[in-house]
Amino acid sequence: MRKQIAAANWKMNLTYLEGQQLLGDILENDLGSKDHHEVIFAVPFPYLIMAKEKTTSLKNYFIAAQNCSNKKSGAYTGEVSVDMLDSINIKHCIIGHSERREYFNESNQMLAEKLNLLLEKDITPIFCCGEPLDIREANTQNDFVETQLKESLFHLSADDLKKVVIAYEPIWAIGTGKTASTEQAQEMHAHIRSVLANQYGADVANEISILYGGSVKANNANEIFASPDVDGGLVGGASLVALDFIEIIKALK
Ligand SMILES: O=C(CO)COP(=O)(O)O
Repeated sequence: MRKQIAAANWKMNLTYLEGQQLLGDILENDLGSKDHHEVIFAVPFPYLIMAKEKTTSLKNYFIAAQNCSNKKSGAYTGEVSVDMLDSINIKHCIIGHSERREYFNESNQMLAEKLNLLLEKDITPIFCCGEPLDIREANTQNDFVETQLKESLFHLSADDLKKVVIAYEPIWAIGTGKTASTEQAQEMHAHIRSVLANQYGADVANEISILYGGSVKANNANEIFASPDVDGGLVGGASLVALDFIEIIKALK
């Protein structure tokens, strides 16, 4: 079975102490014990080492960065490089979140560069894609997402592509309380898989975990995750509440 993943994206929330408390409350329950399950916490940069220390002895729990630089090193004030993440043993990194694409002008090409740097260090990229509302309303979301995938991922070898986790996050569903319907999510996840299959073959495409993100909550995770091509979720708001995120972890197939 493909890896089923519950990933928390804390974004720019919580103080250090609040983050420590939240992690402690969730980890007390040690829910990620099934072999094909992974629980990932994408925490702010200053909390990475603390979070890593809290999870090192636990199976199937991982800590992710929320971003990395597309530059290797040098005079880029305020940036955090892949080599830095590697040097503190971080094994996952979100890239291409729609908030970064929108507010920090991240292009598909820039994300291709980040992917290359991450894969060189054997860090799993969690690659986000997804369409804005006007594209959904024009019913051109399939082409839009296909272009994001092609321009950022298709230079990779099949072996490298297999190391990538994809997160489909329709922008109109992020932080809005409005989720894609299970049909809309399944349809897009199947489309993403078919785009990958056309390029790399069905065997490769079938190995790739595709997460859904956008208003995943404790009370809808079961239904969303039940779809055959949905392999878990990338969760914002509900990942900041221990009991809610615990329910979301429990909803993994
Ligand atoms: O952007 C998201 C996760 O990366 C989704 O955020 P919400 O779960 O708050 O809608």
